[in-house]
Order: sequence, then C-alpha cells, then structure tokens
Amino acid sequence: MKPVVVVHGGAGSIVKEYEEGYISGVSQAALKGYEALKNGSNALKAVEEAVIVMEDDPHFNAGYGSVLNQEGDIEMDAIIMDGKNLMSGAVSAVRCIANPITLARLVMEKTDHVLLTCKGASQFAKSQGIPEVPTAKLITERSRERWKKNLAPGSNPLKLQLGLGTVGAVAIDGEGNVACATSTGGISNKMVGRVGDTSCIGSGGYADNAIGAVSTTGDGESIMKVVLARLILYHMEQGKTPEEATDAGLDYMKTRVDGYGGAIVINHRGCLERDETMDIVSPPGGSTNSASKCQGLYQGGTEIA
Ligand SMILES: NC(=O)C[C@H](N)C(=O)O
Repeated sequence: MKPVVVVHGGAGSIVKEYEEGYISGVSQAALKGYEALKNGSNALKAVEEAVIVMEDDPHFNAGYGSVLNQEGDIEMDAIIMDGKNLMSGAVSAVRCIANPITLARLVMEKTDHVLLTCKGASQFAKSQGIPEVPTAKLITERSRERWKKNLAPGSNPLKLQLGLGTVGAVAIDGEGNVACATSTGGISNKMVGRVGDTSCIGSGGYADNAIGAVSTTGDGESIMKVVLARLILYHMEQGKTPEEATDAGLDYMKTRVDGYGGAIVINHRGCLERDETMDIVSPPGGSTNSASKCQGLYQGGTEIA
C-alpha cells in the first residue's frame, strides 16, 4: 500500500495577505506527516504530527491562533481516530494547552473514555505532564481583532468567521491502516462551553480501515446535525467513490440544514478527495503520497517534490 497523507487548513474565503502563510503551513504539515509515514510511523502518528504543525502555526484556527469565545478566552476542540480498531479520543472546550490533538490521543490511549471536556480535560492534561500555556500566549492579534469586531452591534460573526481554518489530516500507511485528526478553536465569539462538531465522533472526523477516513471543517452545528464524516463514509460503504460520497454528504447538509463545510476523504485503497460546499474560494489543502507531493489553495494544487 502506498502511504498517503492529506491535510486541510479549513474551508472558506482566503484573505489575500495570508495566502502565502496558508500555503506554507499546509505544505509543512503535509511534509511532516509524509516524513512520519516514510520513517515507518503508522497513519495515526502521521495525522497527529501533521496537525501539530498547523496547531503551532498562527495562520490557522487551532492551538496558537485559535479564535476567541464570548469572554475573549480560548476553548479548543480536537479528535483523533484509529481506523484499525475504531479507537478514538477527543477533547472539547479545553484551555491553556498548545496541542489539543496530542491530548485527544492521550484520552484515546490512556483512558477508558472517548471524550473529555473542559475542567476534566485540563486536569487530565496536567496528570499527563502536558505543560500549561497561558491563554495570552495562544492569542494572536488577528483573533483579538476579529473578536472585537464581532462584539460591535450588528456584526455578523459567521461572515467574519469565513476563512478561519480548523485544521485536519487523514492518512493511510503501508499496512493499510487509516486515521484522521481534526483540531479547532471553534467559532469566533461562541458561547462559553460551546462544544462543536470537531470533538464529536462521526462529525469532526471518522476512520475505519474497512472504508476510509474523513476530516471535516465548516459550520459545526450543521455538521453535527448530519454527522457529516460518518455520512460520507456511509455513502462510500454503499459503493460511492470518495468524490461522489463527499458531494452527497455536503449536498445533503446544504439541502437539509443549509449548512456549509468541507472535507478531506481517503478510502481504504488510498484514493483521496477534497471538496467543499462554499463557492467563494477553495480551502488551503495539501496532500502527499509516495509518488508526488502537492499543495495549493485551489483544486489540483501544485507539485512541491
Ligand atoms: N472553522 C471550523 O471548521 C469551525 C468548526 N467546525 C466548529 O464549528 O467548531
């Protein structure tokens, strides 16, 4: 099996001045995941490594650079899933850590649970020796500005939200194991304690060696209503190609709940798809496989190695 890793940095409009940063961020993430696979790591490790790169990059709405909630604080959601055994770990509304995806992995590996939230997630992080990072160190000027704009009377947080990239990755390794990982700061000016799609299994992501793996992004409340990641895999189980399945899932979300979003999808044979319902601009996306490495903001991307 040819190892493949695909990453995304969210769906929506791209602010011109950040375009280069987005491209560089998804490229580095894809390369990091690819290096992991090339060095013999499994798909799970590859998606975690790729997502960490984007959590550390202030261009994306995850980890450092996350959007702020109503109170000007950062609460983050993340999920990771191993398609080999359907093991999954997630955190929601977690504060003061740099890499929620690693905490999600620890939930999966070190607890009997699938999802830890808020204070419990923070306590668990502490017990695992994860360093506490003051919120101020995770806030960028850009997210603070956006938060302030959203506080103004008559503002439209959802519109200002477009282009704020949740991050994610899907991969298949040489053994045919698939995995997914997704991480986000959620939506700007959200209510304190809001749990988004990202941390919910089947919504923010899903991975099953028998079918494939999906990581989603977009309007979280809509994604949860249709359980988008699992819905796309359901269509693949019914015989649709990754492309057809992604279209069917996104179209259903648009028709039923008027929701927008995007997804990266890989099937158990390593074929991939990237799609979105928003017609503004394509999301930053990057993919690598053993034959070529591509990245770009628009469908197709360009070869980088
Ligand atoms: N930009 C995003 O993808 C937001 C995320 N899906 C959420 O609603 O929390």
